[in-house]
Amino acid sequence: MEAIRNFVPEGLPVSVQVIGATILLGIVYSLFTKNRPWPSFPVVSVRGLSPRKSWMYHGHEVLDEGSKQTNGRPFQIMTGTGPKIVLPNKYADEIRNSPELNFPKAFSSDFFVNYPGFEAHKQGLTHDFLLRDTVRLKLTQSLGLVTGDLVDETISTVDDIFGHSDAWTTRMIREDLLEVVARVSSRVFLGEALCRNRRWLDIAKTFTVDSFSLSFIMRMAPAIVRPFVYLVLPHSARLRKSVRDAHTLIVPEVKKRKAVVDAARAAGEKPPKVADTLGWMYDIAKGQDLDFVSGQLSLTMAAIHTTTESTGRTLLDLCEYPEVVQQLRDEIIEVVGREGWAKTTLYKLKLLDSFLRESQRVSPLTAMSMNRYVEKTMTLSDGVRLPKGARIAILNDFTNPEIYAEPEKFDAARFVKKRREPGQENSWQFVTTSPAGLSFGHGEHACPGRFFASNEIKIILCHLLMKYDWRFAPDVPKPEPHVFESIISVKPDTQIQARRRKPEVDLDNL
Ligand code: HEM
Repeated sequence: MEAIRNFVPEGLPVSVQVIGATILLGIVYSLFTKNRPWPSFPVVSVRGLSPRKSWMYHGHEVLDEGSKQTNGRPFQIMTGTGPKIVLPNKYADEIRNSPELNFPKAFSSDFFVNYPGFEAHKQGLTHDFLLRDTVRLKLTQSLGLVTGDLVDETISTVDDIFGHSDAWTTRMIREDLLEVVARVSSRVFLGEALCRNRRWLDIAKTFTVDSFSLSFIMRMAPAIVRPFVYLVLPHSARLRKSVRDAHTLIVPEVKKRKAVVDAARAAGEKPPKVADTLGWMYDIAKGQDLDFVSGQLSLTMAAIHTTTESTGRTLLDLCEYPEVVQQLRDEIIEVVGREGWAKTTLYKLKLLDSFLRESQRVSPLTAMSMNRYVEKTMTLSDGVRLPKGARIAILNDFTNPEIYAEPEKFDAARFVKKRREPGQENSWQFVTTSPAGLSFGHGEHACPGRFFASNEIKIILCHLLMKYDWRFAPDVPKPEPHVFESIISVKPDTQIQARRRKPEVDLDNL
């Protein structure tokens, strides 16, 4: 004790001594508890920075450097929550259905699932079947049933947000699309009343961002001071309020549905068919008393920002490659004009489908996919040993010239042409996953919501393309994406311009 006292400058107030000691303890604690890299996989860094800073600020460079240094062998990155083993794309098929690999646990250390506000993340970990099965077994099987609702909500939302002015107006496109996607998705998730409820829409838009930001800041703090950080950050209060308000809004809807189902069962009748995820979740739960509010918040996290990003990217590509716009409109005029919103209409919009896939290929949301947690040590076919407790991810292969001719070129019709090759009709659709196309992951945990997302994005884009002209705002620099780790997203302040036009097909009255 005396020895410690010798280090403390004389006259230092006790409060400063306490704060200093807490920080010091925190640093020592975090040094001892910090996840160390795994032996036998090289750790990659760039620009003389620490591996962790390299990954945070120059993620793509780290992945390029890692691939170059190891020449097709796995390597390691240091993320804010510890090491991750990066596997080259050639392993995608081999690991896609491995029982040793767990999907939700790959993210559990990124979030603080035992703190209030993170209930939806916790539920994803403990009852991941609820969301997956609701989407896979109910939503995807009912796409025909929900098309009418998607179209109806798109018509009114697009009108409300983008309006009728035939003069060029500047739009904050990310915020606008977030509102469109939140409302259109919520129509199918929660029904007509809640999808227009202002408070629900705000929760749907902010919950994901708040939980990611809060987790990120908490991760930066040494473990011992995290509870204080959690308490003082405004994000945590917002997150808890969102969960409380979501309960207030959603629980009465759940009760209404339960009452209808129970009454039908009591009368010995079949419960009426439902057409929203709240009703489907209740079916999937099969009587278990699950937290449906957390289920909806999880669904919102999985669906809204991912769909907004993809739609935003395609609008920016329409501004970047205006020659594609008329070709897409011609296809919509021909297919939707002739068939309306029939069951097969969206499938027949093949150029639009190819354009969406090309947009994802050229500007992928992330450079890696198939994040998994190794539950049990496993050895790959070439002898690479993945240790129990490791997190892994697979590199994308979007610029491989052996798969993609002139990979640096944006070719909207690339996948229309690929689908014309013998036996390839179904291999290159927007929703098809393969090692060459990992935007929706691959294998057992590939995104089950991709079929819904594809339909939703196509319907929204049909309306945006036919009813508006689009261009980059002439007086501001071309928008640059936001890059963090290996994630690329549309910046919140991205501006483009829209002008109402007269559509050749009246999409509102088909
Ligand atoms: C363009 C929009 C979307 C993109 C880019 C996307 C992407 C992804 C990716 C990359 C994964 C991980 C797959 C893997 O690691 O193998 C995933 C999983 C998931 N996605 Fe999506 N997603 C989108 C939209 C949606 C929508 C609209 C829903 C719900 C309606 C949804 C529900 C899910 C669920 C439940 C999982 C977890 C699957 C599991 O637990 O096995 N996603 N998504």
